[in-house]
Amino acid sequence: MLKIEGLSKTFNQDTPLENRVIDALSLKVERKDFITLLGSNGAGKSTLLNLIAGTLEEEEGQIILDGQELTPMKAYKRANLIGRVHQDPRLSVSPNMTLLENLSLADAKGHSFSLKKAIDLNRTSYYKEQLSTLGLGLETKLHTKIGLLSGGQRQAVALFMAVMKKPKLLLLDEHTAALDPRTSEIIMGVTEKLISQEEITTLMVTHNMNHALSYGNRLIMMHEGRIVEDLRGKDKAELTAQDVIAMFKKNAEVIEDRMVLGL
Ligand SMILES: Nc1ncnc2c1ncn2[C@@H]1O[C@H](COP(=O)(O)OP(=O)(O)OP(=O)(O)O)[C@@H](O)[C@H]1O
Repeated sequence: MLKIEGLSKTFNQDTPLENRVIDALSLKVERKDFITLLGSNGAGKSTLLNLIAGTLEEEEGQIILDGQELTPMKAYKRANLIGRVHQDPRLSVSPNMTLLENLSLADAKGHSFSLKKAIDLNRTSYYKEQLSTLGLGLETKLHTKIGLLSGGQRQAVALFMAVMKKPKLLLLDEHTAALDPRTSEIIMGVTEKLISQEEITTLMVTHNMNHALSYGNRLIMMHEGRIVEDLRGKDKAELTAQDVIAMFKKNAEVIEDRMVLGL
């Protein structure tokens, strides 16, 4: 469903700061996969998501979504196929607009519109009904500016907006990292509910070991721009925190060995 082949990205090419962040990476994602993506700081996780979303341009490789080559497609066009939620809610929602205005804009995505025209009163009762299923009281906040909602409510709105148009692919980039532990759990519950309800193929970057282990059907670990572990099904279900720590250690040791050997 998503096929990535030989994807590479180097920042600051041909300068002393040259950094090959994605290194000939290949990945095949199956329909309805819910992949948790782990990796140490700087492993290239966000860069991979940026390349898929088209906010960064690859230097080599192909990204094919449902048979469609994404690489020549601009980010705003890919946004019709790909939903995205960031750690910072300001990147996913407009804080100075009301919840209803934000939802109407997300609903009108891909069409030319005026905001006034986009607010469809018939949709308002649908939004209320859908929002009430999230259990965060958002159905009573339709006329509240998003900036006045709690961090958890904002992320729930961002998620709701990201899946509203049933994207082929959902990219979650540490979307619970800025939330307190309790709210983070609530948002993960909402995430799972929306993903399974809409059957959306998902790639979720996280530093939260529990989330990486308990959610999804597949766990991928990235290191230095490559995929170094890819576990699914039973292998993923049986994975423990100790196993994941051992994977991190193994990769760190490879770097240490290389440094010692000057490779
Ligand atoms: N626009 C950019 N220009 C130059 N370097 C960049 C840019 N974006 C990212 N990098 C560098 O690329 C490397 C990988 O960054 P990336 O954000 O993809 O890592 P990550 O795995 O998401 O890390 P983290 O877990 O810390 O968020 C880092 O060394 C980062 O400094």
